[in-house]
Amino acid sequence: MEATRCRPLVLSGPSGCGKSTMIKKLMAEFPGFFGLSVSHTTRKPRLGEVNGKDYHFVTREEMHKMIKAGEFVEHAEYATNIYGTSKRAVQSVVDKNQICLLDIDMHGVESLKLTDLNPLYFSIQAPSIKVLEQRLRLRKTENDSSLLHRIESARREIEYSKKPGVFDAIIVNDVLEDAYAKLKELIKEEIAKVQ
Ligand SMILES: Nc1ncnc2c1ncn2[C@@H]1O[C@H](COP(=O)(O)OP(=O)(O)OP(=O)(O)O)[C@@H](O)[C@H]1O
Repeated sequence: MEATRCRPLVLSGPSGCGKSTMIKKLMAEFPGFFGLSVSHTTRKPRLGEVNGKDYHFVTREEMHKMIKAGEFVEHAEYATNIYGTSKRAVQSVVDKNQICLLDIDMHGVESLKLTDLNPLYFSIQAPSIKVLEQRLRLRKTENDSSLLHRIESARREIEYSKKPGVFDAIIVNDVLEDAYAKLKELIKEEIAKVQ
């Protein structure tokens, strides 16, 4: 009999709440258990990048066609290039019997809910907007305008997370080790499926 497939794992929440930090911790503690979907992009490959491994490199025409056909969970344009996470790319991680990790915003969550990928949805949150802002400042990746933009969308993400039934759990990332322990507890059934 075929083993039960692992449900993908969505970590959503404002920029700076700690999604990437949690993802890195999971991948380091459980090598091979988790997988990231390979994104599509219209950007040209950099030296050493492999098509289908680093990205699915496609033309703008192909990308637009896929967007129109509703093939993406989310897509966005950065610096003249379009990037997208396709439903098929998520499914192919599931098919390898890995837990597919998805770091997506509220629009991505809404569109995933229309698929049959059946993920677990967790909202990661900082203890307060003030703390979130401090963390983003300390990370030194933002200028004043991008910081403001992130804080504004953080407020929208926090409001969204209060909508009943959207998330399976809300994890407040105050002390990192505690938040990480809570996350592991919540996904232990999925981890057991890989083992
Ligand atoms: N519990 C914590 N306590 C203190 N600092 C933290 C904690 N969790 C994460 N950080 C730090 O906060 C910053 C933001 O975390 P991270 O980059 O993981 O956020 P993110 O949600 O992935 O953001 P983005 O959506 O912008 O990529 C990082 O510098 C990280 O090291």
